[in-house]
Amino acid sequence: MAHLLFNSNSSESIPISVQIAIGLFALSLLAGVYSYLTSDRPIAGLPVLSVDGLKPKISWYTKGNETLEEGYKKYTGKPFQVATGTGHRIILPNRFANEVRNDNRLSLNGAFAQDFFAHYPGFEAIKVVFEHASNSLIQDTVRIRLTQSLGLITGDLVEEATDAVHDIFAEDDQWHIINVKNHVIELVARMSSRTFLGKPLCRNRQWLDVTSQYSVGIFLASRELRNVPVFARRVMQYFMPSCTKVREQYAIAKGLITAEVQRRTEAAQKALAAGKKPAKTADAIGWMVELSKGKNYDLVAGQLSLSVAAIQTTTEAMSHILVDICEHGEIIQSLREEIISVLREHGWSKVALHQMKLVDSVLKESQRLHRPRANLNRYAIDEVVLSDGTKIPKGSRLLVEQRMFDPELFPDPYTFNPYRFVELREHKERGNDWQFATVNSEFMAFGLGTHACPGRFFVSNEMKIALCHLLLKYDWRFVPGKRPEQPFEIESNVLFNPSAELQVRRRKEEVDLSAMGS
Ligand code: HEM
Repeated sequence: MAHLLFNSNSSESIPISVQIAIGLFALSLLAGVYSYLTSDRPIAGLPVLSVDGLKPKISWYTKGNETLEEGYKKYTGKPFQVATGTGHRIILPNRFANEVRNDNRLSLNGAFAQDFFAHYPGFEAIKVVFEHASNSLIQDTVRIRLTQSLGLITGDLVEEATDAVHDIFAEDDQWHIINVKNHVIELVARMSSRTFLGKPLCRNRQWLDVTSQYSVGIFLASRELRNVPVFARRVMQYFMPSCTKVREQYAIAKGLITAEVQRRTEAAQKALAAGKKPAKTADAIGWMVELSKGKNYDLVAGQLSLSVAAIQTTTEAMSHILVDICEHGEIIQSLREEIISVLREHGWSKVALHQMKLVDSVLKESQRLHRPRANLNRYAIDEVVLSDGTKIPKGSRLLVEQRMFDPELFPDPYTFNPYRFVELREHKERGNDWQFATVNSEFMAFGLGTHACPGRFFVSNEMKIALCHLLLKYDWRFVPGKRPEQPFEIESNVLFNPSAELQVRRRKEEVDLSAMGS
């Protein structure tokens, strides 16, 4: 064909329009062959689910949770598969959760690499997770250093919440409308950045924009890329505005963090020259340097990786909680009473945060209603054969059924019951199973096993501290006559609606939150 197309003598006799048509036909044929060779095909022996007569890929993209529910009903206790933008995925019944939780042939990183395009420029925050020798620099920074420092950083979180809430939610004592997500993401970015980067960067406008926009942007860009045909992705990413944006944000972050590291290095050198010990900073820059043990790694990507793990997830959770609380306004006074009595007795201590049982229950109940119906995103680096003989082929990916709406576990499962987990915690044998940060096969909002979210203890404290400020310092309600816009779903993710608004007004807090001691 190449000979026919490009032979100069014959091309002279073929009209240019025909030559173009032949060229286009040849190109689409090549694309089709490439697409066929690289596209993932269903896993043999498992039914592929879709709803409403939709093509399986569309069914997953537009009605992910409905597709899952349909599968759970139709194939009770049996595996099935769904067609995602990056390939087919096995959905395992919940009874396999404990069997797969610690299986090191099933990798979370591997699953993320495919969904989040770790090898594309701008996606360095994902790439850094794989590149570091042990592959667990980010996980260890959170699991070991951050979690062990929780007692030490509570004071900083309280200080940051105090200043940030004042800056973001202001002092207006008349009811006024706020956009929930915009306000919450700013608060979460401030509090998280205080922990990850310390002052002054946690208040730097450019950094706050980058940390919040990158963490949202990388999800959007990945989602858009998943919908681009495989053969075109590598080229298209250079022209897609969402991918350009993440590349630009990475460049801005690089400038800011490099300058901060330089500032710290110079300060340390100055201290050493003066015969003093360099100041030790308890934040993620220092933790990552320590844990990397002198190995070269991308510090900027490391910080952005923390942003990706922490900012969007926490913002979504906090935003849902505020709407849930307003919908059940009668709970606000009880929450305030618990917060005041606990803080008066224990100050900002570990015990205090543990004793806020109603707050904890509200966080968990809101999470129950707004998390995907399947979790434990894993990639099989080797073939795994489950106890019932089900084969998970090497190179395939899976998710495990969640039981958030199982009426046997959670009676009246579609109703928000703020006391649900307070009551479950009173259960003698299983009391500890129902705290916000606890994971088990019945509640996998933070995952399960080896890869269970290491940030869950931090985020539990962060969200409680934020809620104490927001509830004691502000009254909250729906905009009169208007229910906030409903969450929407993409794949199985339940996303808070960015247009949702609430009304707030400043009130006088009963206790001075910044003077409670820790
Ligand atoms: C409400 C907020 C959050 C939710 C709902 C959430 C949820 C999750 C989930 C579902 C996983 C996967 C677990 C699995 O598959 O077994 C995960 C992993 C992870 N999360 Fe979170 N997370 C949140 C906040 C955070 C925060 C604040 C941080 C950091 C401070 C963080 C750091 C991580 C890391 C590093 C991993 C990867 C763990 C691994 O590879 O072993 N997360 N998170």
